[in-house]
Amino acid sequence: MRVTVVGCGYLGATHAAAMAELGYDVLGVEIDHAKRESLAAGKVPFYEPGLGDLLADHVAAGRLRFTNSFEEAGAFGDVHFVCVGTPQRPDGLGADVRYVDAAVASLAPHLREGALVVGKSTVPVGTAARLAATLPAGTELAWNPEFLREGHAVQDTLRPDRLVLGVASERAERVLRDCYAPVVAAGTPVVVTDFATAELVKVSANAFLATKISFINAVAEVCEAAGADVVALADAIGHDDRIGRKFLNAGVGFGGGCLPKDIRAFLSRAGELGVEDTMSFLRQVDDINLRQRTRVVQIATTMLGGSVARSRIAVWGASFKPHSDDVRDSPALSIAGQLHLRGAMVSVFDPQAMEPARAVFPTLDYAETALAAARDADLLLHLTEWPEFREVDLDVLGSVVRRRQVVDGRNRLDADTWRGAGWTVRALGRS
Ligand SMILES: NC(=O)C1=CN([C@@H]2O[C@H](COP(=O)(O)OP(=O)(O)OC[C@H]3O[C@@H](n4cnc5c(N)ncnc54)[C@H](O)[C@@H]3O)[C@@H](O)[C@H]2O)C=CC1
Ligand SMILES: O=C(O)[C@H]1O[C@H](OP(=O)(O)OP(=O)(O)OC[C@H]2O[C@@H](n3ccc(=O)[nH]c3=O)[C@H](O)[C@@H]2O)[C@H](O)[C@@H](O)[C@@H]1O
Repeated sequence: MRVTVVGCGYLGATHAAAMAELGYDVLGVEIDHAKRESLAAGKVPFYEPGLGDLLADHVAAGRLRFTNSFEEAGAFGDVHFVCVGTPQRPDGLGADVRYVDAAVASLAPHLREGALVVGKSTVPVGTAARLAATLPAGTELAWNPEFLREGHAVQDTLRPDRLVLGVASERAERVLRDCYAPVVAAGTPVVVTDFATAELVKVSANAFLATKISFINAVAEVCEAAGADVVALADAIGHDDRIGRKFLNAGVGFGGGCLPKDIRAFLSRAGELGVEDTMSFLRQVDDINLRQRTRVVQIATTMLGGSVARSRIAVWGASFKPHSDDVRDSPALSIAGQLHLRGAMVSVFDPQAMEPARAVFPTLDYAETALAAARDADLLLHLTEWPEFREVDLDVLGSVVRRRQVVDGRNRLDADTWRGAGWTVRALGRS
C-alpha cells in the first residue's frame, strides 16, 4: 500500500512521518514552497517533540518524499490522507473548507482506479457526503478524524486512544483497517461509523474539552469571590472517575488552531441545520474562555495601580500551550498584545515560539531569556506553563525585576515558595 498525505502542517507532517514509521512508502503533498523544501530536507518547519528524528530518518531512508504535484500523488497513491487546514472563515464563525475542497478537486482527476481518499481535517458535518459525490467512479471517500494533541503528536498518532472510521462501504473499512493494522494490533479501539457521525465525533470531542476548561474557569471566578481554591477543588472533583482531573486546569483558558475555531464552527453548523438553540451553550463556553484574557489584563491593571501605561511587563510564554511553538489564538500573546496596546512596555520570552510570535505580533519586545524578559519589570505574567519557568532561581529573578509581583495565569507556580521569596502572587481562582 502506498500512501499520500495532502497538506503537511502540524497534522499532515506528523501523519506522513507516522505512516512511514508504520512501514509505508509515503508521498507528502504540500503547496507551501518553504515548508515543502524544509520537509524534503528532513527538517520539521515547526516545533514538535520527537517528530524531527522520525521525519529525518524516513526522509533519509527514501521512504518519505514530498512534492507539490497532484498528478504525481494520484499516480503514486492507493490511499490519500487529506490533512489541509480548516480555519475559521474570515466572514463568520463557520469553518473555511475551501482548502479541503481544493485539495480533493486537485486530486480527483489523477486518482487511480480503486483509490481511497481519506479526510482527516476537522470539517462541518455534511462535508464528506458532499465531497464523496465529486470523486470519479471507481474511487471512494472515507472520513477518519484525527485527535492528536500538539506536543504529543507522534505518540498520539502511533498510539491513539481510538480510531474513528467514517465509511460508506465494507471495502473502505477494510482498506483503512489494513492501513492502520499495526495500530489496531496494539489494541487501539476502532469505531466504524457513517460519515456524519465521524465528522460529529471530532467536533464533539473538542467541544467537550473546551466546555470542561470553561466550566472550571467559571468556577475559578466563584472561588476567587468566595475565598476558595480552584486547584484544590479541581483535585477533589477530579477524584470522581466520572469527572476526571484532566482538562480541569483553570487559568487563561484555551487557545490554539483547534478548540476555539472548532466550537465556533460547531455552533455555526448547528445553526445551518436548524438546531442552533441546543448548542448555544458553546457561545458561553467561548465567552468564558475569552473573558480569562480580559481578567488577566484587569488584574495586571489593578496590580500596577490603575493603569498599565508606561509600566514594564514581562510575559513568560507565547505559544498556546507548552511543548509547542504554535501561537494560533494564543491566550499569552493575546494578553501581551492587549497590554501593549494599553501603553505597557511588554517583553516576551518563550522557549520555542519566538519566531512565530514575532511574525504575528512584531511590535512586542522579544527577550533572549526568561530572566532578560523580566529585567526591570514592574509585573511578571506567567501565561504558558513551560517547565523551565518553574525552575528559575527566584533569588536571581528577584534581583533583576523592579517589583516582585507575579500573576500566575496557569496555576502552576508554587505560590508559597514565591511568597517566601518576597513576591506578591496573584493566581486565577485562588484567594
Ligand atoms: N494541529 C493539530 O493538532 C490538529 C489539527 N487537526 C485538524 O487538521 C487540519 C489541519 O490542521 P493543521 O495541521 O494544524 O493546519 P496547518 O495550517 O498547520 O497545515 C495545513 C497545511 O495544508 C497546506 N495546504 C493547504 N491547501 C493545500 C492544498 N490544496 N494542497 C496541499 N497542501 C495544502 C498548507 O500549506 C499547510 O501546510 C485542520 O482541519 C485541523 O482542525 C486535527 C487534529 C489535530
Ligand atoms: O483538534 C485538534 O487539533 C486537537 O485539539 C486539542 O489539542 P491541542 O489544541 O493540541 O491542545 P490541548 O492540549 O487540547 O490544549 C488546548 C488549550 O487548552 C488549554 N488547557 C488545556 C487543559 C486545561 O486543563 N486547561 C487549559 O486551559 C491549553 O493550555 C491550550 O491552550 C485536543 O486536545 C486534541 O485532541 C485535538 O486533536
